Amino acid sequence: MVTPLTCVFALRPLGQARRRIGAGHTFPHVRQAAVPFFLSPDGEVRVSARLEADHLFKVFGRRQDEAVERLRAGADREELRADGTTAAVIDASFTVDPGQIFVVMGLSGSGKSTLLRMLNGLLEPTAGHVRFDGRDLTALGDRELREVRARKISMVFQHFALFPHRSVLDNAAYGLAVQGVPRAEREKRAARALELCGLAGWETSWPDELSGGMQQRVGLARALATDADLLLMDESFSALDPLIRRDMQDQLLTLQKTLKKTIVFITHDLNEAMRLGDRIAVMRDGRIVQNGTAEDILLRPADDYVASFIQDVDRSRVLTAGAVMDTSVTADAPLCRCETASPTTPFAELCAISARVPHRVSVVDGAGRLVGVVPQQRLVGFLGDGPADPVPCDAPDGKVAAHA
Ligand SMILES: Nc1ncnc2c1ncn2[C@@H]1O[C@H](COP(=O)(O)OP(=O)(O)OP(=O)(O)O)[C@@H](O)[C@H]1O
Repeated sequence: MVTPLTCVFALRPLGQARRRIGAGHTFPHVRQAAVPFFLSPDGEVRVSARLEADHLFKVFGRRQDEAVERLRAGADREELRADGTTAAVIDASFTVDPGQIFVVMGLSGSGKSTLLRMLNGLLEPTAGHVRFDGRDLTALGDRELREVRARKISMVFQHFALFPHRSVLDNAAYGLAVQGVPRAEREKRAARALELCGLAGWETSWPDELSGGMQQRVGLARALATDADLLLMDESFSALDPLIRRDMQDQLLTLQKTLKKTIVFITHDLNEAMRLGDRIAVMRDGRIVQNGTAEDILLRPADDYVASFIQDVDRSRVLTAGAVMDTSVTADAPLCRCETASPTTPFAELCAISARVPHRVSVVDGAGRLVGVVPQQRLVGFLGDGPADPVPCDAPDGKVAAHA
């Protein structure tokens, strides 16, 4: 259980703050910090996650509290369905750090949209809590919740949701109009957001004059114009053609480098999840069955269900040197003066380096220390489905015995 603290700690070294307070102590009289801190159960002061889902359940139908108890005791969706109750989301917990893209991935009906609607308060959880910057959204009244939604949270939908009789500029400025921002300022901010999304010059056009990809850019610009910290994106690129979809993914990643929003992105496409997600939660039948990085999911799938998803993923697009390196070899400096890789070097570039150096590739961190090595055979191994380590051979020098 985490306890939100306040900005007072931001002014002190963390060690000092830790000595001055006990676990569970709060300071209700001090203004809430933009990035709150909390005391972990082991007494450490840590920066809080921007968004936290804490054991969320959403049940539709009859006797919902009883259904939650049964789900907590291990019942699954099918057992409840027999009683006319739908368990849309079951015991979902995760945190999203400031500036992270958190992807929720799952097949149709797995509970993604219901989860997203609980995150912005459109649906009340049957049990559990949603915290945003340490504030419990589930405890807010309607007015406060509307205020948080208008100022702090933006949604980007799959079907653009543009107003056909408003100009592109007015559409992009819509969220600001809801906030009551004066016309001149909202038009300035909307124009800037359109420019960020590559739509400068289209301000006076109508939505139906734009292609699908461009309409989705207007949706994105509308979300960015409000300056909301949290962006919730529900299958935002799913209606686009594959090439345009990829283009939008690139654009989002480029924008994110400078804007550093906190993003929850819903998709049923694992390749999209792997491209965008700093972390990915895989949902099945209402439950999160794995929450990890793209590399975790690819290299260490939690179960056969997740493993079946990753069969068609192009590993070379996801893996980095950090994921494939052998960490049993480390040192204060690279092993020689040959070209090196960093832990974030993409797999394809690592292969190119490996082709250029006459031995295994040294992987070096930002401080110039050797953090691992990648032998060539390991690279080849990671492209397949099985483990990448060599197995013993009864002819270790590799000679082929001639048969008479
Ligand atoms: N208002 C509702 N009343 C009853 N059942 C609902 C309601 N909303 C969703 N459900 C059910 O909850 C489950 C999860 O639905 P949800 O829409 O969250 O899944 P999803 O993963 O977003 O699916 P999709 O990708 O098709 O949108 C489904 O079985 C759905 O039928």
